[in-house]
Amino acid sequence: MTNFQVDLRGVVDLLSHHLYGSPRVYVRELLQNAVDAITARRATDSGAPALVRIEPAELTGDGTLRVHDTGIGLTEAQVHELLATIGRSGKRDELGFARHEFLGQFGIGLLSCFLVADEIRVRTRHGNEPTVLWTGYADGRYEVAVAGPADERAEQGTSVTLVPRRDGAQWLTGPTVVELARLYGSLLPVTVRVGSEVVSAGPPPWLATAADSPGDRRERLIGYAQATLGFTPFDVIDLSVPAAGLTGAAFVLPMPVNPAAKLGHRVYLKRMLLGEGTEGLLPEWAFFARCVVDATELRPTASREALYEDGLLDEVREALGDQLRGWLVRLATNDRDRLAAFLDVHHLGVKALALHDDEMLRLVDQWWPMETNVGRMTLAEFRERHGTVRYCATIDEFRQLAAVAAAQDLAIVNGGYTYDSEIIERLPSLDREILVDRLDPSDLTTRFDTLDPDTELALRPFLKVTQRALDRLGCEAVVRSFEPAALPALYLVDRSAAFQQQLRATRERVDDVWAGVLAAFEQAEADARPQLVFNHRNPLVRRLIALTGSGLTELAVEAIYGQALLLGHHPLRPADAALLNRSFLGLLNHAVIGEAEREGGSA
Ligand SMILES: Nc1ncnc2c1ncn2[C@@H]1O[C@H](COP(=O)(O)OP(=O)(O)OP(=O)(O)O)[C@@H](O)[C@H]1O
Repeated sequence: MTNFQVDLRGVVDLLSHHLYGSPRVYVRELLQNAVDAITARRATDSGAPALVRIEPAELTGDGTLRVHDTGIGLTEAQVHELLATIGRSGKRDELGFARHEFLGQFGIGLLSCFLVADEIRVRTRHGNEPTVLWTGYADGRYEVAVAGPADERAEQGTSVTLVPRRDGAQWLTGPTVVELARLYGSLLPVTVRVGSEVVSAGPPPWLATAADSPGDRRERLIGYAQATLGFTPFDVIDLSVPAAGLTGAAFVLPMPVNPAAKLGHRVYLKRMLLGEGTEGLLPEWAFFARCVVDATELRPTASREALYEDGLLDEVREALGDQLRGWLVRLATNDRDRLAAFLDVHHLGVKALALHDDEMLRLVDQWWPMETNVGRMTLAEFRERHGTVRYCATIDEFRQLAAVAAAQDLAIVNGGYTYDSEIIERLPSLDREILVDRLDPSDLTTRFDTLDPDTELALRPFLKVTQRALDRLGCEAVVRSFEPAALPALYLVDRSAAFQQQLRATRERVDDVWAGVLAAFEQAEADARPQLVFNHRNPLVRRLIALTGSGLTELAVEAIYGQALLLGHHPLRPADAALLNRSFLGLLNHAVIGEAEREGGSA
């Protein structure tokens, strides 16, 4: 039996193009190996130094990069076993499981150096064993030698030298290396230096220190968010999930975000940066926070660029969701003003999620003040005062009906803003007792008083003239008695009439085939005509009814019709605009003639 042959060029290509997002990960992999080696040494020698020293190309002077660590080093046998076999790692237990204390586990990290180098040299010494030299080439060859006296290491540990590829030199230069070492390694529990610059910054800023007051800590975290995330958070929330060895902080965004845009979080695993935009840490509804966390128990994918989806990650997501929910509840109970400020910023996102998420729906129901015709209030408050949540589905409809409905003691919510109608419609899914009802404008007339039979009879001549004038406009004349008395008439289109009207308008604009299709939807004209409801309580309307000259009645009816359209924010068709114009000029003419006659009479 023979082993598979591995074409290392192919493997390097696979890693560079399909596993790792960018060559910059080579710095992470080198840091990780150095830290693991230091961890291994300190397990038996707790006083051993913990220093990683990187010399970028400017310092080595020959274009190479060198990384020196004070770690456990390797014996000659280990070099043969571990460095010469892809997929072999010294960080697994006897059963082959990744050992908990180490960052690495797969045995492929060193290969990432071939993204920037075509030769890797390792000079390593374990305890008092001789120093061993290993050189690996991108084409898959390697050689091992025991160092001569000139190459002997003075101290235990390992130095890795990268000889750059033709297109890799810029990755090994000082500024790039400082930036990458700081990015990945700033929270590592060892000292990391690039040249003389220390890039490790000690313990994570969210961990409290003995000298810290809560105020200091908060200031420090706000400063941290400004420096690393680029915003001043609305609030900072402590995070902790002991089962995952997770600690950290969530920063509430001070500006609105699209909940569908995945922002991602800054995640460290065992103090090494996993990613600045890691997804899947929070439940979807928690779009308003960005987190920075460190976890010892969560696992990375092999590329170390994402969290591995497993049961523990599910648990973490749920626990972090609970912690953010707790923050919202605390805000709602202790600090209404802050909650209002939060909703001011994030209401669109909260509402978008309320369409699917009951938690967010409750939040909107309890805390978001909506526009109603009896003042701004939350939906919960509205229900308490008025029972059924009666609403208009468009802003126009609300404007049209708000005042008149209020005069009939009918409270309505403006459901015309983004998501509001859908949110109201979803309320019964929270609690089946909740009643919601979309107001149909024509329902309003059922609240108006009808007239006694005698008055009805006396109205006949007026209605006849009026209906003739309104027939031309496809509208029906009705007389009722309602508040406010100052309103002469109300133009009401019920929903099916509105639909029919739109249909007709479209049909006039489109070609024959399409018009034919639309015609099939059109109902008989009569079922769904808009109504012009005259108000019998209005003095002008009463005077009009008493008027005998039908010419003036017609003009006045047209003017009232036009005004009702304008008041209700209804669209004006060209015919309506022409009619408004004509009735205005006609009435003016009447007024002028009347005045002239009066003057003539008095002269
Ligand atoms: N600086 C070092 N000091 C001591 N041993 C090292 C060093 N660098 C690498 N090694 C040894 O070489 C082995 C292979 O390293 P490599 O980076 O390829 O994989 P790994 O760190 O085990 O896993 P991962 O692929 O997850 O990084 C390691 O398991 C370790 O035993």
